[in-house]
Amino acid sequence: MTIRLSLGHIDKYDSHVATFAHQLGLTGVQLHTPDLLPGTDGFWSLAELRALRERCDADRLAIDGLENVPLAHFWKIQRGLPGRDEQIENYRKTIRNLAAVGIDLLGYNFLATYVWRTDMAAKGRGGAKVTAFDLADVHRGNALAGYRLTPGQPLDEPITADQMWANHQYFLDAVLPVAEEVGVRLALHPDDPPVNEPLGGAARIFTSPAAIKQAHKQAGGSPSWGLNLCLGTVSEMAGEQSINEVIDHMGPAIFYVHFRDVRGTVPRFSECFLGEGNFNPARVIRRLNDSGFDGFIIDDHVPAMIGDLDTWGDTSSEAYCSRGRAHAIGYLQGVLNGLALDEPDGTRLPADL
Ligand SMILES: O=C(O)[C@@H](O)[C@@H](O)[C@H](O)[C@H](O)CO
Repeated sequence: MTIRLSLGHIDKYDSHVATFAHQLGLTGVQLHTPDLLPGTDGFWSLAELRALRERCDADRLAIDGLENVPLAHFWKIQRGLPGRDEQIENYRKTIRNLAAVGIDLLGYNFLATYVWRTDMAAKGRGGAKVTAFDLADVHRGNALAGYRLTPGQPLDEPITADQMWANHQYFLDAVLPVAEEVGVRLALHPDDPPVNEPLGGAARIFTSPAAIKQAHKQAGGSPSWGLNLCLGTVSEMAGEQSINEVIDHMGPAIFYVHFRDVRGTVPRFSECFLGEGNFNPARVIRRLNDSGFDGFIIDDHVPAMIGDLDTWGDTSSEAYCSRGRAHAIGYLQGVLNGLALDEPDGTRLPADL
């Protein structure tokens, strides 16, 4: 079995990013609430999805998946607010439209106050810029405030863990039948950071291997539900130990992987380069392969090295096509090659062959 690498977490897809992908020898991309899909009608329309698909086809890059519809499509669903049924109906339209253009994977997070960090410019190896989190500093607010998926307004009232579990079950019950009907898979991203304290007034629930197993139960064995295994987030739980537990339980129900790591675990950690964090990348890739995983790996957000514009907050394609990202991709290509897991299966040759 081979494991594919995809250029991932792309916010702004353009010819610069496409060229970067080709120069890295990649044949697929994964986009993250892409600006080419504004979704102004409350769902991703057939027209905008078709245009994106045609754009990537013209660049000879497969669309391996999309992650996170715009916040405006999803926030009432996450929070269980009146109006969520209309958002769910629109989410079903998005699913049908994805299938109509041959995109079969949509990642989602169930974070009512999104991802939190307390420092977006911490010092990593050699002074590289990385993000960090320290629970003791959350009183200062979310350092990721202003990012397009971070809610701009505080919650009207707190949301308990029981409410978040119920909201997630309601969402799955409503959308999985449509996903199964049209052959689209939905992949849950675990809660980053995986702390059991509410952040911004909302409880976090997908914070442990046991909680991920519970989410799997909520999906009722649906073939259209799986995990977006964000290794960084699971590493934040208990390092390689929690990663192993999730891989051993979820195996083929892991649809794709965010391959990043951290140093430390909750309540205090900082992001880092691959190979210097909590887990051994080669051991984890070998375990993924042996578990029956046959999805793809993306690089997610990465440290900003000397000369790079930023690590996450700047979503321009210039900031995205960074030294830090090239390092991550090159590192993963080397590990896959060393494990003899990179033999192209011949179905997707690089564009210049
Ligand atoms: O763990 C994280 O924070 C990252 O992987 C997120 O950027 C993630 O990619 C999404 O935004 C959450 O779906």
